[in-house]
Amino acid sequence: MVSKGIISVRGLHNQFGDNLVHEQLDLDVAQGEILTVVGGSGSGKSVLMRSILGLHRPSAGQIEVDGVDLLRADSEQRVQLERRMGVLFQRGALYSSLTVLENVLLPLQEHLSLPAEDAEALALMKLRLVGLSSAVADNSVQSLSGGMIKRVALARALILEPDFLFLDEPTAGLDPIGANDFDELLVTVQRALGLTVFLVTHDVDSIFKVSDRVAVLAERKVLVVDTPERVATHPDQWIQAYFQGPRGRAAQQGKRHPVNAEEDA
Ligand SMILES: Nc1ncnc2c1ncn2[C@@H]1O[C@H](COP(=O)(O)OP(=O)(O)OP(=O)(O)O)[C@@H](O)[C@H]1O
Repeated sequence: MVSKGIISVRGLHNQFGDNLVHEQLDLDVAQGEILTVVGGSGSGKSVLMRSILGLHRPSAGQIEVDGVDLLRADSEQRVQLERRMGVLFQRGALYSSLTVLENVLLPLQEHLSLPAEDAEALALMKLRLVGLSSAVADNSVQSLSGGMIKRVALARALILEPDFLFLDEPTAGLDPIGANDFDELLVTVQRALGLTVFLVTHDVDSIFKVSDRVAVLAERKVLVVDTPERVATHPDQWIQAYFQGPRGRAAQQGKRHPVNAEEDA
């Protein structure tokens, strides 16, 4: 049971016209955990992530990130926080006109004024961290496979050495092997860097492979948040269809939650 997390959301309210997306939503993300967020299409996963990132201003509520009240922070505090948050948007969101290296360098150029040589060395280091050789640095993004694009996007999200990593459906569009490789990479990187990870996904395999806890969004709030194994037994109809359907059952058989796997060994 998590008390107040390093990310703490209280009474979040998000409404677009008549569309009430979040109502009195509470959520805590513990330092150093991988929290996955699931829910039906339109349940508000992306809006929640964008609210925490400060990209969407909620209608009401309170969001604290490492003690900073996001909705009342001044611009300097926001910039400081922004630098501590790496983001991997859906489909990687890389610039196709730029090379791999130029894409990874972008946040550095935006936030720091490092000498070009140091910046490049740092970017190459991040590419190696995500399993890409420096040989791809000058390649155009268009020449990359889907899996490589996700890795480049991850390297870019890590370039400012963030404490928090936010990912929106990172395995969407990957084949099962590519998705599995990405999940393994995510866990390795998260452990190596001690990141706090907020991951939005539809991928039930990913949930069992990477999550410390899963939050299910339904009825405009967090219906349940717990380990994947416990959430899978929740009686809610959507949860049962999702976790106990054929894909959910297969994922549970194929799983071994990485942390538990070590502890159980
Ligand atoms: N900028 C916006 N203006 C108006 N409505 C919006 C806006 N952003 C999101 N919404 C609405 O908010 C609801 C939640 O959207 P959101 O993208 O968070 O859902 P989601 O759970 O991420 O869905 P999916 O799984 O399909 O990606 C949807 O009904 C969407 O149409």
